Amino acid sequence: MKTQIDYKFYPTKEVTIISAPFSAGQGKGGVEKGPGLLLKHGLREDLEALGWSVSIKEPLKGTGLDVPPSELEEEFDRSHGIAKRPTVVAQATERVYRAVKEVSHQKRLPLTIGGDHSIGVSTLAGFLDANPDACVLWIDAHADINTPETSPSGNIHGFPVALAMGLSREVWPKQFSWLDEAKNKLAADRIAYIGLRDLDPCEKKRVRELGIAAYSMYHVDKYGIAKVVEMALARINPTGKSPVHISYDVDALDPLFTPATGTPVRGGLTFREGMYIVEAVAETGNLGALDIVECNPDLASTDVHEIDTITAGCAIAKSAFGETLV
Ligand SMILES: NC(=[NH2+])NCCC[C@H](N)C(=O)O
Ligand SMILES: [Mn+2]
Ligand SMILES: [Mn+2]
Repeated sequence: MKTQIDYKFYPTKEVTIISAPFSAGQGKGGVEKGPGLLLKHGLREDLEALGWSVSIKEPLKGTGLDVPPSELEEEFDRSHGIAKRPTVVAQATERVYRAVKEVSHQKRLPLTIGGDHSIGVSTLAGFLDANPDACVLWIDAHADINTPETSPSGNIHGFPVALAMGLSREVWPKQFSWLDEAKNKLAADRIAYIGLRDLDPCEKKRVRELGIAAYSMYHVDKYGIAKVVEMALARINPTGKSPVHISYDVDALDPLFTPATGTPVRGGLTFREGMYIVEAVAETGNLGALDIVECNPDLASTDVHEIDTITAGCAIAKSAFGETLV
């Protein structure tokens, strides 16, 4: 058994935490407090204790974009279907994209902490810019592959995978034209989902038609989490040589473990299943990038719920950065 993880892409163990306190990709205030709380609960010190040198970037600082959605411009794009607050979401995601891109080119591991999952478009496009062969594990109850004409809610945190893949470009709100500059689109055979259990009908169709590797909770029950991770990595990283970007929505875990999140869905991953996924990727040495999103303390009904959710976020990071192997 291995006792030390060899991070192939980061031999000097340098990470930059990209703080993305942003919430207008959905309608519930509070998720913008996620980064501050993760840091308050010792995220940085946890990584340092694991031998990583840590720096922090705050691409939204001073922009006024780091406030609850109710304080941002209320705007609807109804040119094709619906997209809510496209101007501010496009501004924030572009800034986070530039930060992730810069960090990725510096060969430091980008750890992006949200904030809602709309910033997934930033992390995918930014990491792919420096790593064209990257592959993605999207850990989530949701597929986040809507576009305005398929979205039931208009919330852009349900769009990031579709945007990064360049799907239905003609229906995007015009504010997202910054994304045309991102040269590497995410290919359908380079992403796998784990933890799915709440897809909109059009999303199901899209995932099926594109042939995306999708492991729902049914597959986790049927095969066990270890086999699911193995199958997912075999699909997206057959040579085992590409960096793996994990985009982790904390609602993938069962609401018993991460109750303070905007779109909880029962029947999710256990705490250990959730940690196992990132541990297994870490053990391969292929961890490339990590996002931890959708912690919303304002939706906690007790202090314990808030602490459980935030410390679960910290635990995902620790597991990914090498804590578990003794
Ligand atoms: N990142 C998330 N929590 N996304 C939830 C999306 C829910 C739903 N599919 C929608 O598009 O509105
Ligand atoms: Mn989700
Ligand atoms: Mn999500």
